[in-house]
Amino acid sequence: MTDTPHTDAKPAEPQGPTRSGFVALIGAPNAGKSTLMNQLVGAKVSIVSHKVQTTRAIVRGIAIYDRTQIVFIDTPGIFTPKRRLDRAMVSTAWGGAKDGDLVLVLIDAERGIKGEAEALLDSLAERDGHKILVINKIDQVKRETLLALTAAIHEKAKFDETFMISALNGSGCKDLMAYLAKTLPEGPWYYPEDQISDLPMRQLAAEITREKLFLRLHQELPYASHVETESWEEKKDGSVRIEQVIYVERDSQKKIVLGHKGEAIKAIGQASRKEIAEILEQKVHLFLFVKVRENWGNDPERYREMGLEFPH
Ligand SMILES: Nc1nc2c(ncn2[C@@H]2O[C@H](COP(=O)(O)OP(=O)(O)OP(=O)(O)O)[C@@H](O)[C@H]2O)c(=O)[nH]1
Repeated sequence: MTDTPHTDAKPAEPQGPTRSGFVALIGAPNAGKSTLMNQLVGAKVSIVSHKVQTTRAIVRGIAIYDRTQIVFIDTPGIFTPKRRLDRAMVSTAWGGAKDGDLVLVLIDAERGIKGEAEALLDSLAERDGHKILVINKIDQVKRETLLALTAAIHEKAKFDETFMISALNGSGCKDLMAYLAKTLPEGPWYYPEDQISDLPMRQLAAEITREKLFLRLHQELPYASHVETESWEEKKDGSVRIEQVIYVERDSQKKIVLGHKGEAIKAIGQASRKEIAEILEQKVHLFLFVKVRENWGNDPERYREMGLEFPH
């Protein structure tokens, strides 16, 4: 890994009992769940983008603090479901929250609690379990706004603890991490010490390419596109050869992904290759292909691949 944790998370010293458990991150789209997870885990395992609803599958990040292994479940944003895919994301998000030993509810301080965040708080009020309120993006608002917001939230739902943080600059994140570490139950660790994500590398590599695709083409490309890693070959010289397919729904979208004289796909490939190589600490040869697959949004198989339940 090239990134260093900003939270001073340290590998455990062999003393005292170990602790471990799951922490589900839930929040409205764009609340900053991916940014927080990356901040706490200290490595890029989830997609961060200014485009909403980019997190499609549950991604876990694993952090170690003192003697505790904290497994984060990064759930897709909760929002009003419109299409079949949207509905699948919502039920998967609740599923993730159910699995969590702790539920961490992230609220965007700048946006406040109108709309999705309000609906989320209402549905949370009826749910049992240990709930932690985390107000994010405090770098963007004044102290008075923050206090008023906190009071308004507590009127809607009860929380065991409240934190105010900036997932972006790390402020407040260490306190949050320390709290999670001491609150999770005693027990053996779920994963080996050096593992930061249980996402298979193939899927992680596909996520990285998908992020680059969105970053470059967010205005032009509807989010009905999907990346799959088709082959992964370790070479004798220590490099790896990866082939990925970008699936789109229409020919016109294929042209956009390719760009004029293939410029767009070339740039996407270069950016993705660089990042995958940094994570693997290995030379990477990345080959991208674009294919049209009509109506993939209604194909149950695609949902399974993304770790989602197919809604009926
Ligand atoms: N100023 C500021 N921006 C933040 C902070 N945390 C996140 N952001 C920004 O908010 C945007 C959304 O962050 P994400 O982490 O992608 O949000 P998310 O909740 O994972 O979004 P979905 O995947 O759509 O559910 C990005 O542009 C982040 O850089 C923060 O503490 N301060």
